[in-house]
Amino acid sequence: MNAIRVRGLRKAYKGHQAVAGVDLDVARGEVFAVLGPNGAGKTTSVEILEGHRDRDAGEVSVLGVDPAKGSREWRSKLGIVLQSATDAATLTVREAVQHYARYYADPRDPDEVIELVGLTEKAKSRGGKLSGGQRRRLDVALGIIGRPELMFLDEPTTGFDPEARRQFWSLIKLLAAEGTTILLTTHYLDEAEALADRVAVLAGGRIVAEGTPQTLGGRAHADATVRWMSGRGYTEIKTSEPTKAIAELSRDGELAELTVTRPSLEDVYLELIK
Ligand SMILES: Nc1ncnc2c1ncn2[C@@H]1O[C@H](COP(=O)(O)OP(=O)(O)OP(=O)(O)O)[C@@H](O)[C@H]1O
Repeated sequence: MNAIRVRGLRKAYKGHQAVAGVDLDVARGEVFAVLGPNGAGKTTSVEILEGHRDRDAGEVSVLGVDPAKGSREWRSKLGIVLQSATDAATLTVREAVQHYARYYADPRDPDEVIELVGLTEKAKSRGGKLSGGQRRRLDVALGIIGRPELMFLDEPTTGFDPEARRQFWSLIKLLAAEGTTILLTTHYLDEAEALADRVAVLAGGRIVAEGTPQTLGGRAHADATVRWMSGRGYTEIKTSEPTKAIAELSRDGELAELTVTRPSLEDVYLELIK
């Protein structure tokens, strides 16, 4: 059974069709990233899967349960990191994590979780005194404390500095290696590329492309660009057979500053949402 199965999901707000017929399958243990421009319908879709928002139409199954009818036991199997930061201003980091741990039957060790998200030095600070990125880390800590089977991460690294993002990626890889299914929305294509087994691009409430980060939008088969320095400047050719091209070009000797590139995930993404 898939962790998530969605068919024909629709949701409108006062006549505006925010989600316009989405089908989605996420296997157990998979890391799945949903990409898409602002207003594409990502948060709306994820909130429906979390049971936080009702839907107009469609079939939805999350860990075998319709989220609209999710029990407390079902909810305890989910780890949720919402887009808006936690409002735990008066509790210290440790108090907040300990407090959330009590909701679960088999929580992780609070201090271990604080360490995992890199907040050990701030464990005694109150939520209200944390920086934006630190508060986000606290959100992540609260999302993983209950040892979830399935995690929803809505733009989890917004506001993180580059080092914190890399630390967060390591944490997600660790959770994935433990078998946690992860559904993540992100605007960072490098994040999707680093973490996701598969990605879907949502635009105007519809999935316009789906695949692995390596193959999305025909990326793996796109022409390669071969570039090298020749005399006065760079020469560039586009070819479907870069190996052959380089073999021919290099007959007369070394090609200076040679590179072979294919479209980046960002190139493909920007083309898909046009
Ligand atoms: N509570 C609401 N009431 C009315 N319209 C809403 C509501 N929430 C979202 N919308 C609209 O639905 C559409 C989809 O919004 P949604 O938040 O799902 O997009 P998103 O892909 O998550 O965007 P972002 O990348 O900016 O977070 C947008 O046009 C938005 O204005």
